[in-house]
Amino acid sequence: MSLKTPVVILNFKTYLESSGKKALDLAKALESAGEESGIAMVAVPQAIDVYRIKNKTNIPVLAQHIDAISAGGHTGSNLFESFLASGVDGTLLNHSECRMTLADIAEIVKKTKEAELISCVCTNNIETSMAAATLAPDYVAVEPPELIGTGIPVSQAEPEVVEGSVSKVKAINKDVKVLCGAGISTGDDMAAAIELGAEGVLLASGIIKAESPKDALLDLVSKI
Ligand SMILES: O=C(CO)COP(=O)(O)O
Repeated sequence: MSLKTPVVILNFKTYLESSGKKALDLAKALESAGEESGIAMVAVPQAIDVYRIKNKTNIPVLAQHIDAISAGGHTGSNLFESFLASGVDGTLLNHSECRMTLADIAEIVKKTKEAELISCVCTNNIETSMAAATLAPDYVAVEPPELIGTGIPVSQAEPEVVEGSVSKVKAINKDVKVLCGAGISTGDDMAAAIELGAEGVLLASGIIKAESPKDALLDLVSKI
């Protein structure tokens, strides 16, 4: 499955502002900002909120993480087949707050391809972006962990990481799209990301903590 680019992927993480009933409110803000702007907007809620959002909105929904396990005795784990049954459209993998081994990433990327779901592998630098690209996910999202949650945008603070990831990933597999994230919140941040060759952004706190997430989303895409 592929999404129109540029894409905005909002990671709900575990903020109270993006959990439970508020997760649905935020997903509706994404839906309405997406409709108004014509830009694809994707929700990445906690596992427990996936089904609720899929039922009440028309936006694509990704899981935050899926475990490389098979069905059976794995208490507390996130099973691929359960997400599939909940109507999920794909998954993030290897977020810096939930790192995975390369072998486990490969296993879930393979399962997403078989089920025609979206895969987005998060990375922390150019080298890991290259490693992720060899697995041919739909997206590689490069996010320097030290900038996450700081409000200092990767596209302005570390443009060479974005540009380098784009050129190296495309050299390995031109079909893999590169996103960037960490500290992104404004229209200028997203415009700078696109200018560097990214095909979208992965972001969280700048939108989730905004007084009006919908207005913040419209501002985010106002300069592209
Ligand atoms: O980790 C991120 C998205 O997955 C980025 O988080 P912030 O947008 O809060 O910096």
